[in-house]
Amino acid sequence: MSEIFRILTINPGSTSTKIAIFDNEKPVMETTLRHPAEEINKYEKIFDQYEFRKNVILETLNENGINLTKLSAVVGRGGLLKPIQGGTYKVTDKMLEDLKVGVLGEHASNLGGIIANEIAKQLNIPAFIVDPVVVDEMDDVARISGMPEIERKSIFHALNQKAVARRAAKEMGKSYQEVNIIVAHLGGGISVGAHHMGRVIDVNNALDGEGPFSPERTGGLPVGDLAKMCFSGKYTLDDIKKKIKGKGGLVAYLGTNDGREVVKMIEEGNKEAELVYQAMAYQVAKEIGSCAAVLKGKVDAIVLTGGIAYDKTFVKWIQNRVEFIAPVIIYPGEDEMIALAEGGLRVLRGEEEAKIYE
Ligand SMILES: Nc1ncnc2c1ncn2[C@@H]1O[C@H](COP(=O)(O)OP(=O)(O)OP(=O)(O)O)[C@@H](O)[C@H]1O
Ligand SMILES: CCCC(=O)O
Repeated sequence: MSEIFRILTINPGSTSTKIAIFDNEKPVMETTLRHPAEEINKYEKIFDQYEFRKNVILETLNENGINLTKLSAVVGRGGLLKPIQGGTYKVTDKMLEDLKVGVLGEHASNLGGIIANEIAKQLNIPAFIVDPVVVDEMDDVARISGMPEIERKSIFHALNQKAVARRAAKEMGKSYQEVNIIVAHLGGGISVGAHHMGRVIDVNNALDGEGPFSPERTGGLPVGDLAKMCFSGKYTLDDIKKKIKGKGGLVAYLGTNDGREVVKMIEEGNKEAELVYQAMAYQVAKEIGSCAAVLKGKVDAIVLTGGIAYDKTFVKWIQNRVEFIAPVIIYPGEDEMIALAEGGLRVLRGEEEAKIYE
């Protein structure tokens, strides 16, 4: 019988931390720990939440009768590190330093590797991160922005995008390295990636004003008007950054970041809500079209995933515009917890060597 590895996976998000225990690929426990805004807002920086989140995780594992000494590894969602190739990375001192200072910015997932390391260290077992948001496999041609001072960056839902692309390839009877797939992750942020034979060769920076607008982000904007706003004297840099990320998109137009609320508004006859929600689907479809051009029209499938993919109407609006390109596959929600476990397992089983962050 093959060896059973028990893995703890940790996925910190802006308002929650998801944790799960897997025996090989089999989930044994999975839970979402919600963090009320009053608790989270007490902390100035993401790293300041470290003790609080770690303690909640340990208490929950204890309450669920999980014996930590039986763990083989701890795998966390990795954060805003310097750009790296996709894969499983060993948590090292260099990585911890960059996660702590937020070398590329503040993101809840910066805590994934830090907490995984702390728990693993006590147990003398390895800690890993898998496909962090900074996975960068872009072709050089995609890096050119049009302004030499600004280079395009690859920041996206790499963990879920790669997991669902692998799943779609498998369902087509092929390996991820054999297919071209466009993935649109429709969450609080939206990223649309062109996956070319196992590499994401172009994708919108979902954190910083590229691509479609999303429930709480603006996506790409007309830059001339934005520049005028920045210098109007009415806003600080911080105000503008919040307008782009956090207070943009659906929040700015409709006062909510909850797709289900928007659906309710539309059902109640709110025409503005309908127009804005349709515009979000329209922009996603347009971005998918761009990715089809990146892939020279050779597209095996288009995958729609993330929380908003639960909304059949929204999905239909996109599908109507893009199904001429390739078959559309819908995987609502995300595969992040199993993707973390699988990343750890590939290394523990010796199928892949853990990469080292430089
Ligand atoms: N049935 C539904 N209909 C419409 N919207 C939905 C539905 N279910 C979830 N959503 C929306 O999906 C969004 C959240 O998606 P998801 O959980 O993938 O995002 P997240 O994890 O918070 O952020 P991100 O994916 O950017 O990391 C929210 O706007 C939520 O309201
Ligand atoms: C862009 C990566 C994940 C997020 O939406 O915060």
